[in-house]
Amino acid sequence: MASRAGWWAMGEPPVIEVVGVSRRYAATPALLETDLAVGPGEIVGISGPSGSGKSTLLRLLAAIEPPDTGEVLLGGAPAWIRRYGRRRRRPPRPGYVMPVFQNPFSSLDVRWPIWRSLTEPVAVTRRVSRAERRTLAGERLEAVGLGGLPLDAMPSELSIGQCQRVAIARALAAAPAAVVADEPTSALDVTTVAGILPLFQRVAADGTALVLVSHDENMLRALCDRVHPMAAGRLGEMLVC
Ligand SMILES: Nc1ncnc2c1ncn2[C@@H]1O[C@H](COP(=O)(O)OP(=O)(O)OP(=O)(O)O)[C@@H](O)[C@H]1O
Repeated sequence: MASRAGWWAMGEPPVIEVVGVSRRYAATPALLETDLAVGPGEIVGISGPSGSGKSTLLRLLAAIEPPDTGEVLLGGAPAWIRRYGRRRRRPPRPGYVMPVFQNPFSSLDVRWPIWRSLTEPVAVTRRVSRAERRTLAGERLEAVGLGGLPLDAMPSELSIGQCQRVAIARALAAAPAAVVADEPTSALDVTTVAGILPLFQRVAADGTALVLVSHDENMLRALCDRVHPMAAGRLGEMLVC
Protein backbone atom coordinates (compact mmCIF):
# COMPACT_ATOMS: atom_id res chain seq x y z
CA MET A 1 0.00 0.00 0.00
CA ALA A 2 1.18 3.52 -0.78
CA SER A 3 1.97 5.86 2.07
CA ARG A 4 -0.97 8.08 2.97
CA ALA A 5 0.84 11.06 1.49
CA GLY A 6 1.54 9.49 -1.89
CA TRP A 7 -1.23 7.10 -2.88
CA TRP A 8 -2.16 9.11 -5.98
CA ALA A 9 1.45 9.12 -7.21
CA MET A 10 1.42 5.30 -7.07
CA GLY A 11 -1.50 5.15 -9.49
CA GLU A 12 -3.87 3.61 -6.91
CA PRO A 13 -7.53 4.61 -7.28
CA PRO A 14 -8.94 6.62 -4.40
CA VAL A 15 -10.83 4.54 -1.83
CA ILE A 16 -13.77 6.91 -2.19
CA GLU A 17 -14.24 9.74 -4.66
CA VAL A 18 -16.94 12.13 -5.79
CA VAL A 19 -16.55 13.84 -9.17
CA GLY A 20 -18.62 16.94 -9.96
CA VAL A 21 -21.48 15.86 -7.70
CA SER A 22 -24.49 18.07 -7.04
CA ARG A 23 -27.53 17.40 -4.88
CA ARG A 24 -30.67 19.43 -4.41
CA TYR A 25 -33.65 18.90 -2.09
CA ALA A 26 -36.75 20.50 -3.65
CA ALA A 27 -35.75 24.18 -4.00
CA THR A 28 -32.63 23.83 -1.81
CA PRO A 29 -29.28 23.27 -3.57
CA ALA A 30 -27.42 21.34 -0.82
CA LEU A 31 -24.25 20.46 -2.76
CA LEU A 32 -22.79 22.07 -5.89
CA GLU A 33 -20.35 20.45 -8.35
CA THR A 34 -18.13 19.01 -5.67
CA ASP A 35 -14.94 16.96 -6.15
CA LEU A 36 -13.20 15.02 -3.38
CA ALA A 37 -10.89 12.00 -3.45
CA VAL A 38 -9.66 10.16 -0.37
CA GLY A 39 -6.88 7.61 -0.50
CA PRO A 40 -5.99 4.65 1.72
CA GLY A 41 -5.01 5.70 5.22
CA GLU A 42 -5.90 9.35 4.68
CA ILE A 43 -7.86 11.29 7.29
CA VAL A 44 -9.79 14.14 5.67
CA GLY A 45 -11.74 16.67 7.71
CA ILE A 46 -14.73 18.73 6.56
CA SER A 47 -15.68 21.81 8.54
CA GLY A 48 -18.25 24.52 7.92
CA PRO A 49 -21.35 26.23 9.23
CA SER A 50 -24.70 24.55 9.72
CA GLY A 51 -26.51 23.96 6.44
CA SER A 52 -23.36 24.21 4.29
CA GLY A 53 -23.82 20.69 2.87
CA LYS A 54 -21.42 18.61 4.99
CA SER A 55 -23.88 15.82 5.86
CA THR A 56 -25.13 15.72 2.27
CA LEU A 57 -21.56 15.22 1.03
CA LEU A 58 -21.04 12.39 3.55
CA ARG A 59 -24.24 10.64 2.47
CA LEU A 60 -23.05 10.79 -1.14
CA LEU A 61 -19.55 9.54 -0.23
CA ALA A 62 -21.14 6.63 1.66
CA ALA A 63 -23.42 5.93 -1.31
CA ILE A 64 -26.42 6.21 1.00
CA GLU A 65 -28.11 8.37 -1.61
CA PRO A 66 -27.15 9.08 -5.25
CA PRO A 67 -26.13 12.50 -6.58
CA ASP A 68 -28.42 14.34 -9.01
CA THR A 69 -25.42 14.89 -11.28
CA GLY A 70 -21.80 13.78 -11.16
CA GLU A 71 -20.33 10.44 -10.14
CA VAL A 72 -19.51 8.58 -6.92
CA LEU A 73 -16.65 6.10 -7.23
CA LEU A 74 -15.84 3.41 -4.66
CA GLY A 75 -12.46 1.77 -5.25
CA GLY A 76 -12.41 3.40 -8.71
CA ALA A 77 -15.76 1.86 -9.81
CA PRO A 78 -19.13 3.62 -10.03
CA ALA A 79 -21.13 3.23 -6.80
CA TRP A 80 -24.44 3.49 -8.66
CA ILE A 81 -25.56 1.65 -11.78
CA ARG A 82 -28.71 2.20 -13.79
CA ARG A 83 -30.83 -0.93 -14.19
CA TYR A 84 -34.32 -1.12 -15.60
CA GLY A 85 -34.45 2.68 -15.44
CA ARG A 86 -33.61 2.82 -11.72
CA ARG A 87 -30.33 3.61 -10.01
CA ARG A 88 -29.01 0.81 -7.83
CA ARG A 89 -26.21 0.91 -5.31
CA ARG A 90 -23.23 -1.28 -6.20
CA PRO A 91 -20.46 -1.14 -3.57
CA PRO A 92 -17.32 -3.27 -4.18
CA ARG A 93 -18.36 -5.41 -1.18
CA PRO A 94 -20.79 -5.19 1.77
CA GLY A 95 -19.41 -2.85 4.42
CA TYR A 96 -16.88 -1.27 2.02
CA VAL A 97 -17.78 2.19 3.31
CA MET A 98 -19.33 2.52 6.75
CA PRO A 99 -21.13 5.62 8.02
CA VAL A 100 -21.20 6.96 11.57
CA PHE A 101 -24.22 9.21 11.93
CA GLN A 102 -24.59 12.37 13.98
CA ASN A 103 -27.43 10.65 15.86
CA PRO A 104 -25.91 7.35 17.09
CA PHE A 105 -29.34 5.79 17.55
CA SER A 106 -29.61 5.75 13.72
CA SER A 107 -26.83 3.14 13.61
CA LEU A 108 -28.30 0.88 16.31
CA ASP A 109 -31.47 -1.19 16.20
CA VAL A 110 -33.39 -0.30 19.37
CA ARG A 111 -34.83 -3.86 19.48
CA TRP A 112 -31.42 -5.53 19.53
CA PRO A 113 -28.82 -5.95 22.30
CA ILE A 114 -25.66 -4.04 21.45
CA TRP A 115 -23.59 -7.16 20.63
CA ARG A 116 -25.97 -7.90 17.79
CA SER A 117 -26.02 -4.40 16.24
CA LEU A 118 -22.28 -4.10 16.70
CA THR A 119 -21.45 -7.28 14.81
CA GLU A 120 -24.19 -7.15 12.17
CA PRO A 121 -21.84 -5.63 9.51
CA VAL A 122 -19.56 -8.65 10.01
CA ALA A 123 -22.43 -11.15 9.83
CA VAL A 124 -23.47 -9.84 6.40
CA THR A 125 -19.95 -10.33 5.00
CA ARG A 126 -19.23 -13.88 6.26
CA ARG A 127 -20.63 -16.80 8.27
CA VAL A 128 -19.96 -16.16 11.92
CA SER A 129 -21.35 -17.99 14.95
CA ARG A 130 -23.19 -16.26 17.79
CA ALA A 131 -20.28 -17.07 20.13
CA GLU A 132 -17.75 -15.51 17.71
CA ARG A 133 -19.97 -12.45 17.34
CA ARG A 134 -20.13 -11.99 21.11
CA THR A 135 -16.34 -12.36 21.41
CA LEU A 136 -15.81 -9.83 18.61
CA ALA A 137 -18.32 -7.45 20.20
CA GLY A 138 -16.38 -7.60 23.49
CA GLU A 139 -13.11 -6.82 21.68
CA ARG A 140 -14.63 -3.94 19.74
CA LEU A 141 -16.20 -2.46 22.89
CA GLU A 142 -12.80 -2.69 24.61
CA ALA A 143 -11.24 -0.72 21.71
CA VAL A 144 -13.65 2.20 22.26
CA GLY A 145 -13.19 2.18 26.04
CA LEU A 146 -16.45 0.36 26.83
CA GLY A 147 -14.97 -2.95 27.99
CA GLY A 148 -17.15 -2.97 31.10
CA LEU A 149 -20.45 -2.68 29.23
CA PRO A 150 -22.67 -5.81 29.27
CA LEU A 151 -22.95 -7.30 25.77
CA ASP A 152 -26.70 -7.70 26.28
CA ALA A 153 -27.29 -4.03 27.12
CA MET A 154 -30.01 -2.41 25.01
CA PRO A 155 -29.43 1.01 23.32
CA SER A 156 -32.10 2.56 25.59
CA GLU A 157 -29.95 1.70 28.63
CA LEU A 158 -26.93 3.62 27.27
CA SER A 159 -26.03 7.30 27.44
CA ILE A 160 -25.81 9.10 24.10
CA GLY A 161 -22.00 9.15 24.42
CA GLN A 162 -21.90 5.38 25.02
CA CYS A 163 -24.23 4.88 22.04
CA GLN A 164 -21.91 6.95 19.85
CA ARG A 165 -18.95 4.81 20.90
CA VAL A 166 -20.91 1.63 20.11
CA ALA A 167 -21.79 3.16 16.72
CA ILE A 168 -18.09 3.87 16.07
CA ALA A 169 -17.17 0.32 17.14
CA ARG A 170 -19.87 -1.00 14.79
CA ALA A 171 -18.55 1.02 11.87
CA LEU A 172 -15.05 -0.36 12.40
CA ALA A 173 -16.08 -3.98 13.11
CA ALA A 174 -16.07 -5.23 9.52
CA ALA A 175 -12.69 -3.71 8.57
CA PRO A 176 -14.20 -1.20 6.11
CA ALA A 177 -12.13 0.38 3.35
CA ALA A 178 -13.57 3.76 4.35
CA VAL A 179 -15.44 5.31 7.27
CA VAL A 180 -17.38 8.56 6.90
CA ALA A 181 -18.37 10.07 10.23
CA ASP A 182 -20.72 12.99 10.88
CA GLU A 183 -19.81 14.79 14.11
CA PRO A 184 -18.58 11.50 15.64
CA THR A 185 -17.29 13.14 18.82
CA SER A 186 -19.92 15.82 19.48
CA ALA A 187 -21.75 13.67 22.06
CA LEU A 188 -18.54 12.71 23.88
CA ASP A 189 -16.78 14.36 26.81
CA VAL A 190 -13.22 15.64 26.45
CA THR A 191 -11.64 12.58 28.11
CA THR A 192 -13.56 10.16 25.92
CA VAL A 193 -12.65 12.13 22.77
CA ALA A 194 -8.99 11.88 23.81
CA GLY A 195 -9.45 8.08 23.89
CA ILE A 196 -11.28 7.86 20.53
CA LEU A 197 -8.93 9.99 18.41
CA PRO A 198 -5.97 7.56 18.69
CA LEU A 199 -8.38 4.80 17.61
CA PHE A 200 -9.13 6.73 14.40
CA GLN A 201 -5.39 7.20 13.87
CA ARG A 202 -4.73 3.46 14.32
CA VAL A 203 -7.51 2.58 11.88
CA ALA A 204 -6.07 5.01 9.31
CA ALA A 205 -2.57 3.63 9.87
CA ASP A 206 -4.00 0.21 8.89
CA GLY A 207 -5.12 1.72 5.55
CA THR A 208 -8.73 2.76 6.15
CA ALA A 209 -9.74 6.08 4.56
CA LEU A 210 -11.51 8.37 7.02
CA VAL A 211 -13.69 11.39 6.33
CA LEU A 212 -14.74 13.29 9.43
CA VAL A 213 -17.24 16.14 9.61
CA SER A 214 -16.94 18.34 12.68
CA HIS A 215 -17.52 21.87 13.89
CA ASP A 216 -14.41 21.40 16.06
CA GLU A 217 -11.70 22.79 13.76
CA ASN A 218 -8.99 22.36 16.38
CA MET A 219 -9.76 18.64 16.63
CA LEU A 220 -9.80 18.31 12.83
CA ARG A 221 -6.49 20.13 12.42
CA ALA A 222 -4.88 17.94 15.08
CA LEU A 223 -6.15 14.69 13.59
CA CYS A 224 -6.46 15.16 9.83
CA ASP A 225 -4.01 15.14 6.94
CA ARG A 226 -6.09 17.92 5.38
CA VAL A 227 -9.22 19.85 6.22
CA HIS A 228 -11.63 21.31 3.65
CA PRO A 229 -13.91 24.17 4.69
CA MET A 230 -17.45 23.99 3.26
CA ALA A 231 -19.73 26.94 2.60
CA ALA A 232 -23.04 27.17 0.73
CA GLY A 233 -22.73 23.71 -0.82
CA ARG A 234 -19.18 24.18 -2.06
CA LEU A 235 -16.01 22.54 -0.79
CA GLY A 236 -13.14 24.99 -0.34
CA GLU A 237 -9.42 24.57 -0.97
CA MET A 238 -7.83 22.29 1.57
CA LEU A 239 -6.09 23.64 4.62
CA VAL A 240 -2.91 21.60 5.09
CA CYS A 241 -2.54 20.55 8.71
N1 LIG B 1 -33.48 15.38 3.34
C1 LIG B 1 -33.51 16.72 3.14
N2 LIG B 1 -34.64 17.32 2.74
C2 LIG B 1 -34.68 18.64 2.51
N3 LIG B 1 -33.63 19.48 2.66
C3 LIG B 1 -32.48 18.93 3.09
C4 LIG B 1 -32.35 17.52 3.33
N4 LIG B 1 -31.07 17.26 3.74
C5 LIG B 1 -30.44 18.46 3.72
N5 LIG B 1 -31.27 19.44 3.32
C6 LIG B 1 -30.91 20.87 3.17
O1 LIG B 1 -29.68 20.92 2.45
C7 LIG B 1 -28.83 21.91 3.00
C8 LIG B 1 -27.52 21.25 3.47
O2 LIG B 1 -27.83 20.39 4.57
P1 LIG B 1 -26.73 19.50 5.30
O3 LIG B 1 -27.45 18.72 6.36
O4 LIG B 1 -25.96 18.74 4.29
O5 LIG B 1 -25.79 20.62 5.97
P2 LIG B 1 -24.72 20.47 7.14
O6 LIG B 1 -23.58 21.35 6.77
O7 LIG B 1 -24.42 19.04 7.40
O8 LIG B 1 -25.50 21.08 8.40
P3 LIG B 1 -25.34 20.70 9.98
O9 LIG B 1 -23.95 21.12 10.38
O10 LIG B 1 -26.41 21.54 10.63
O11 LIG B 1 -25.58 19.23 10.11
C9 LIG B 1 -29.61 22.57 4.13
O12 LIG B 1 -30.20 23.74 3.62
C10 LIG B 1 -30.65 21.56 4.50
O13 LIG B 1 -31.80 22.16 5.02
